[in-house]
Amino acid sequence: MRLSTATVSLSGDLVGKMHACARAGFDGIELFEPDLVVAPESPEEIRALADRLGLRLELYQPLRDIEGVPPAVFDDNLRRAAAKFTLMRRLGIDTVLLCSNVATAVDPGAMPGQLRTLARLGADHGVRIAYEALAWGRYVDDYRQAWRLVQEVDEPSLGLCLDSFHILSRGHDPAAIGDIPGEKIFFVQLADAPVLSLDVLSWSRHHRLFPGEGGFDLPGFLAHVLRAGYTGPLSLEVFNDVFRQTDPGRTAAHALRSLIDLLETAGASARPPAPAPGAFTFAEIRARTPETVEPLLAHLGFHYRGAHRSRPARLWTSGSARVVVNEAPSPRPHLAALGFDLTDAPAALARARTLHIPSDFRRVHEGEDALHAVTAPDGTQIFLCPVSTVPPWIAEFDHGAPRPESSAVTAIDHVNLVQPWEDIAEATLFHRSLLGLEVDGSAQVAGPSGLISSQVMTDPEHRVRLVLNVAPAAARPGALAQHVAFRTDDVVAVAERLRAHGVEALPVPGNYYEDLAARFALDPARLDRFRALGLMYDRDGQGEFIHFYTATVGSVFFEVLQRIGGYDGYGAANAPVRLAAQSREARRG
Ligand SMILES: O=C(O)c1ccc(O)c(O)c1
Ligand SMILES: [Mg+2]
Repeated sequence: MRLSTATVSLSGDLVGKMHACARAGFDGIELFEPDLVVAPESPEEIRALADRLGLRLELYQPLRDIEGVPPAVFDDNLRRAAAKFTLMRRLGIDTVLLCSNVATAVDPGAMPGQLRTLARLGADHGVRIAYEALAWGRYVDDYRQAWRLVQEVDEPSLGLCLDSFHILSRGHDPAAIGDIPGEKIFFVQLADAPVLSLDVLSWSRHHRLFPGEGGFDLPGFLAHVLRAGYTGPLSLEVFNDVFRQTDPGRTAAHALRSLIDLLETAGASARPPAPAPGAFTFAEIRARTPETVEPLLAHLGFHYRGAHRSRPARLWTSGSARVVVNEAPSPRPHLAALGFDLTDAPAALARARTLHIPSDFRRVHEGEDALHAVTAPDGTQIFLCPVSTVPPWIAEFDHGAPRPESSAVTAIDHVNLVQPWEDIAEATLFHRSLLGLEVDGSAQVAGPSGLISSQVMTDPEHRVRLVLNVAPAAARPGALAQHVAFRTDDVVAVAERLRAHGVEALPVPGNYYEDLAARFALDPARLDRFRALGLMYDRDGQGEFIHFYTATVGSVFFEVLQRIGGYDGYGAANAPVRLAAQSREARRG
């Protein structure tokens, strides 16, 4: 199918948007009228550019507030429409989108006749009219009403535009789409959106997302469209405040990836199987000064396993938790890479390829494990590792250092990545489409520099958990740190070990423990222990959670946690305490 996007989905000027769409690989675009009106290029120049870029100008949009009006108003509307039809001919566009009247309609009884007159005028100009029921239309706000009108008018030049947002935001059942003859569906627009309780107009104009990034069932919607026999373009129409101000080249690539993923999810194009992540293989920290990170790992009970034979990297392990410390010319120590154990790593690589996610270049020496990696939107490298109890690459580090018998830290429980505010939708799509991780809850956490929205992405068995935290726009770059959370069966022992090495956990204020005592009837001796070691606590119907944080080194820190019983959360209630403490520590320098 032809893949398209509305120019309103991107930032910049029209020529820049067209270049971005062509470069990303779109087949065509919907030309959003305001983009043309403000452009210095003539319609002929836009047409010539589209030709040169191999982009089809699929649709001109929108024509508004035409039907259901008093006769004198309608005469003027026809004049307006005729001017646009003439313009469309100059642009070489044969389909126009007509929004259902939201403002000037007073007489629904006049609609069929006026739509028929408009359709005939369109036919005289070689223009097809795609009638779209806006969710806030005055009389027509449901695609089924629009379809009844189109049937009643019964003109070859009048058909429907179906926009997933207007249908799904109102909770209208899309099933009846399947019964509309495909050739009467002139255009299909796709947009997802987060589930919000907001008036539908504001929701539509500011919060739309690309398919797969919100709460709507786009694959289900598309299935009905395909069942109808529609063969026209699939076009993204995403009004979103963030994408209106971010790099159009990057947004266009992100947008196309969402369409490819949607087609694959809906079964409309072939897709390699899900790679099914089962664990974090490793986390890699890059630091110019490894000596700032490594003692902390040692104090947490990690074992040094050796230096890599060809890279300036050193391996530390504890249980199944592996941390690679890479001496790289990075100004601040940071979490640079994550490995995922995948039951089908080649499938993940094939999936990356179909999603236009390039594989990173890595120099591999003779005899070394050639792992493939891709780069996530936030810059974190994601290694696609074939699952194995002892990955072959471990031997590249191991110089016979004694294998530890037991370790307090048993595994990487989760990894928390700070996302630039403009990247979260792209990151959600990336981790879902490539690794099959799904959003599993989100929360707003109050920090000193603003609210942080925090979103968990995990596999169905919750073996791999990524927490994506969106940095407030006001936060200084690097003010928020990433972290690796290690799981243990005895968090008190790990905290005591750290203390025995003269290292303090992140300080937790006394007020926190008073509040904890008020919230939970905790044994006073246990509470004292928590207070003495800087441990934080949470509990729900399933079990308990005890954890602490280390100091931040560069832009990375560690958490050590113990899950007791079936507790499956992350101690979200404690996050504001951590953020406030980290902010105090950062100020202290
Ligand atoms: O919000 C609007 O006005 C508007 C315009 C054109 C569309 O296709 C649409 O879905 C909404
Ligand atoms: Mg629309």
